[in-house]
Amino acid sequence: MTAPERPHATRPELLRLDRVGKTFNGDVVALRGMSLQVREGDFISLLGPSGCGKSTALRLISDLMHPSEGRITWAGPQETGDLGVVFQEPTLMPWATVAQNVWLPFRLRGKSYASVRDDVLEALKLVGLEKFQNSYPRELSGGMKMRVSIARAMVTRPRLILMDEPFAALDEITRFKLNNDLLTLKEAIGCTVIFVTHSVFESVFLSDRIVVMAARPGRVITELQVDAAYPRPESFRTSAEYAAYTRQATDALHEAMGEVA
Ligand SMILES: Nc1ncnc2c1ncn2[C@@H]1O[C@H](COP(=O)(O)OP(=O)(O)OP(=O)(O)O)[C@@H](O)[C@H]1O
Repeated sequence: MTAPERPHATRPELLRLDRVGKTFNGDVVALRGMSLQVREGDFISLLGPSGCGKSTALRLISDLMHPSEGRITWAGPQETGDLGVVFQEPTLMPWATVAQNVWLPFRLRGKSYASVRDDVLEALKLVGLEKFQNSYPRELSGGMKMRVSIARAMVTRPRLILMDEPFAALDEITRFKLNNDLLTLKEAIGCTVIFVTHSVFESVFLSDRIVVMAARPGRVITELQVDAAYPRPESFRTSAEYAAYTRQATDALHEAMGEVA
């Protein structure tokens, strides 16, 4: 029997954004005044139209760039390997095998393949690709390449995984399958996820919190809570509960875009 889920408001804080903003070239306000408390185990989607600062927020959280204003604070000390990142493109090394690609985060930290082989194979098993460890990226489908990218992001068992529209380029059936598998994976490694998407449907299926954002300037409009219990079966997609949440998120998105639904 699985332990009952802790309501998210009672989970310990992982990190927080306090009035974070980013301005480019002196006048492009990519993000303004974003505050967000991220708690351990959250699955948060950043949902919004193009240009609302979703990717900027992820880049700031991953420390790839620094905020122009405000602060991002981790609740405890951060260790190497605490953060995994998945981009829209799988960005695999074409000359390296699947296993060598997944080994990369360890390799960058000076760890030999032999010393982390079990971790690499375990990560590949979790994404269903253990039989493809010796294949090359060119031999894989788009969905399989994305699975390798996810395995690489989670091989160090990070506390936080940032995902920037990872499934946007995939066909719908593959996307549904990867949505299901991502939730299983998240449970298996017990991490926190911040996931950027344009898709209301994807955000409702995956998240327990949806942060709705608007553009010009990029900012948070509202936050919705999706209280449906995990694990979420495929049947959740066709339930009345799912329809009600997607309606709520669609309305919030229209509001964010200054439109009437
Ligand atoms: N390096 C940069 N230099 C200048 N402007 C930038 C830079 N990065 C982002 N911007 C601008 O900041 C705004 C927010 O961009 P961002 O990529 O964060 O939006 P987004 O919500 O992720 O969009 P999309 O969904 O299209 O990826 C946009 O107007 C963008 O043109």
